[in-house]
Amino acid sequence: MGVQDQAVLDENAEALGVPRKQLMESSGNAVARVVRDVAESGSAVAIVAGRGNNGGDAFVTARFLNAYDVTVNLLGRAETITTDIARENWDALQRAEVDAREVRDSTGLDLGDPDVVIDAMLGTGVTGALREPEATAAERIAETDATVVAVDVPSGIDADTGEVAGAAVDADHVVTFHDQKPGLVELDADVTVADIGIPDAAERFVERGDLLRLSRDPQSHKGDHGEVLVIGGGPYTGAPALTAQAAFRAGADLVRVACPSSVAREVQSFSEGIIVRPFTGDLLEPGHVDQLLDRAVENDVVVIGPGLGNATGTLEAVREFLAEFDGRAVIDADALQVVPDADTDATLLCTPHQGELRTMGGETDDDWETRAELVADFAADLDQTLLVKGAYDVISDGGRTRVNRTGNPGMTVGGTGDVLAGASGALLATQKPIHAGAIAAYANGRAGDLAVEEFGHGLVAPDLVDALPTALWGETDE
Ligand SMILES: NC(=O)C1=CN([C@@H]2O[C@H](COP(=O)(O)OP(=O)(O)OC[C@H]3O[C@@H](n4cnc5c(N)ncnc54)[C@H](O)[C@@H]3O)[C@@H](O)[C@H]2O)[C@H](O)CC1
Ligand SMILES: [K+]
Repeated sequence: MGVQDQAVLDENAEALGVPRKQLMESSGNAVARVVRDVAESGSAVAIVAGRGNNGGDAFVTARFLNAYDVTVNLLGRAETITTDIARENWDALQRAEVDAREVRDSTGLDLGDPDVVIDAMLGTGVTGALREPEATAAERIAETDATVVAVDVPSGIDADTGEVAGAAVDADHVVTFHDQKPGLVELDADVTVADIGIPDAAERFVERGDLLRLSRDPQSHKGDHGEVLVIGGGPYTGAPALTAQAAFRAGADLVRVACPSSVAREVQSFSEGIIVRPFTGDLLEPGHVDQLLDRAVENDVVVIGPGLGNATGTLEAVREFLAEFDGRAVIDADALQVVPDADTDATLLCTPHQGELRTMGGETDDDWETRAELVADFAADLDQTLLVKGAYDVISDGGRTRVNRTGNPGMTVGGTGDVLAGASGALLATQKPIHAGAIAAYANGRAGDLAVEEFGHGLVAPDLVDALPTALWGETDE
């Protein structure tokens, strides 16, 4: 599990009532257990702690090692500890009069001749080569004959890649938390994966921690939040307009709608920001496919289906489009029935409700856990990602399966599915399909929950569109 996945999980655990400080307590305890395995009681243990939560874990460890001769070396001043929970654990050591000192500069670090060194300088928060005083402290650790136990990851190693930008601590044992980290796999050390009490539900349910993915990797996206092409409309005009507006509100930079010319004016009138690209006639037909493929490559994501209807020619056009398209697409509404026999290289996020799922040949069940298994199997068969809407939405790519619990019965009003398709389209521009589906379902449901507070069961789909930005980026309840 990567660092970003772990951060999502921690925040989800917090949302489920298991605060990080409790996880830190388990982490510190797990490190102490390994120390007891490698050194008998009475041994000298030197803790070298940084100012982040990696250090905080080791402050906890010190409390679990009453039977040992423990000294704690904090690299830096206590006022500069970066998190409240690490500081609270430092303060607890002070009040307990544990031998815990601040090391103002690296020349002042004297580890003596310990039996065990606990490396708690840096964990998943490391960026680049070790700076001072950590770099010198790593050398001091290497000079001892001690058994080195690293907290979470040996300081200086990138937990995601295993890369070492400068020097790193050479650990004998690593105690990492919850799950193995990719950067530890090749390591020549004994790695213990400790269960720190993160509930399975933090992985299963979509919670506010999932929103952390939206701020991921500022460099890699360079503020590019995607261009979305909605292919929809004909028998219906409101649907593609809602989808397009939702894509905007969910962060897309540009939204274009390709629709029959008969409805272009109406679709345009819903929102000035939408760029309408009409094609001739009043329905999507196979003759339009080449033109749509040309348009599609100008965009990061295509959303196909809202308001298209199910005329034979329209479905044939969708089939022909998918046969040639190899980008990313959200498939909704009538277009969904084409997916099971589609011969396509495209990456699809399909957003059926349970009736549409059955039309696709999928099975469903009243019990959400059974439904989650059925959806996972069907996603694996299709080799695509499914977001199956319901009171509990199920999102699966066949490998990972998530369940979303936001939303309320007021959302049975028409158009909320179109909003979800638009949000999914915007998110698919920057996220893997499984994350795009999970976050879209969560945000759409939360937008519905915000709208119901204001309008009760008089809420309408445009209220969800307006609430989407708050649902995605607003303050969440603590
Ligand atoms: N679920 C879990 O796995 C839990 C893990 N926990 C532990 O928390 C750390 C991560 O804590 P964090 O505060 O985010 O980061 P670090 O302690 O690793 O470091 C942050 C600190 O370090 C500075 N810094 C960054 N790069 C360098 C560098 N190259 N040289 C010097 N200093 C650097 C940065 O400025 C920050 O001040 C995780 O590893 C676990 O040990 C928690 O206990 C909760 C559950
Ligand atoms: K460490």
